[in-house]
Amino acid sequence: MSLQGQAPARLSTPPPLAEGGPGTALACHNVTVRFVTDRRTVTALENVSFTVEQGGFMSLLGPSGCGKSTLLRVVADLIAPTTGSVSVLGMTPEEARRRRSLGFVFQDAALLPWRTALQNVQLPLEVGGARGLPPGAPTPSELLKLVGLEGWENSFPHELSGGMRQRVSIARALLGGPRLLLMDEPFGALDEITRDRLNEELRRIWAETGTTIMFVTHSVYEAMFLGEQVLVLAANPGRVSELVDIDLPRDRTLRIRETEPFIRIAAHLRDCLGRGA
Ligand SMILES: Nc1ncnc2c1ncn2[C@@H]1O[C@H](COP(=O)(O)OP(=O)(O)OP(=O)(O)O)[C@@H](O)[C@H]1O
Repeated sequence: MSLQGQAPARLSTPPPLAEGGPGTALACHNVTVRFVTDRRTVTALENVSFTVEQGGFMSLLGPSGCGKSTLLRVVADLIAPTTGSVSVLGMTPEEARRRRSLGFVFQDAALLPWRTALQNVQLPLEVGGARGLPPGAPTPSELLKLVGLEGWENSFPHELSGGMRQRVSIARALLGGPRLLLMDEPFGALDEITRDRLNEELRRIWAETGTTIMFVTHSVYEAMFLGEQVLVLAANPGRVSELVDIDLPRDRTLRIRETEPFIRIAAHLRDCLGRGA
């Protein structure tokens, strides 16, 4: 993904909010994003529509360049759609961001090296005219405990492994109790064993917090193990190829990957990916 480049062409008046019922965490309606540069115009997304229910877990799967990161950035209010509309918990993405209803985890943990794990988690409380924590929200120490880092509060990023640093960034994204957590390939740079362990822990954190999660990945297995649904995108232009319900038990361990239903759904997702590449 690239954070460089010009802002996409934008409508002068914001489009109306996407439809979404009371139990809807996220609704995208006909979202199109065009990037206009000196050299070319790229249609990163074309007429993308879907909804995610509150408390849901949607994985976003697709070939490189199909617009996965762009879609997450639209939802996070980092870029505006060229046309179409997005509703986050009944709000515009901008309002949802201002109310701290959104958390974002990037591929790189992006921690400040001179701050301890605890101080990194506390950071959002100190920047951007931040208000204090809402009543009842978990404290930074409680969040570090939730991600399995009790006892590491005073360690600096260079003293932590890549997986531990990514746990700190998840704890930081959960500060303030966001209702929608956006994760852009957060485990892509980790070794397989660490990634597996964090996959299991993320399912546990999701179940314990009730946070709605949208998770970008290139991996069919990761998408399926984590998600209750997998939205498969096709490339050129980025568009919805298929929405697949992952009909697997809610309580999952990695052993589920060896079962017949898992293998069958994985084959189907690989077919979808192949068609959309
Ligand atoms: N800021 C930008 N300016 C111009 N073009 C952009 C910009 N950001 C993304 N694009 C283009 O939009 C398309 C989708 O990019 P995006 O990063 O969303 O894809 P992706 O599916 O996340 O890719 P990957 O899996 O490789 O990270 C690509 O063709 C990319 O070149």
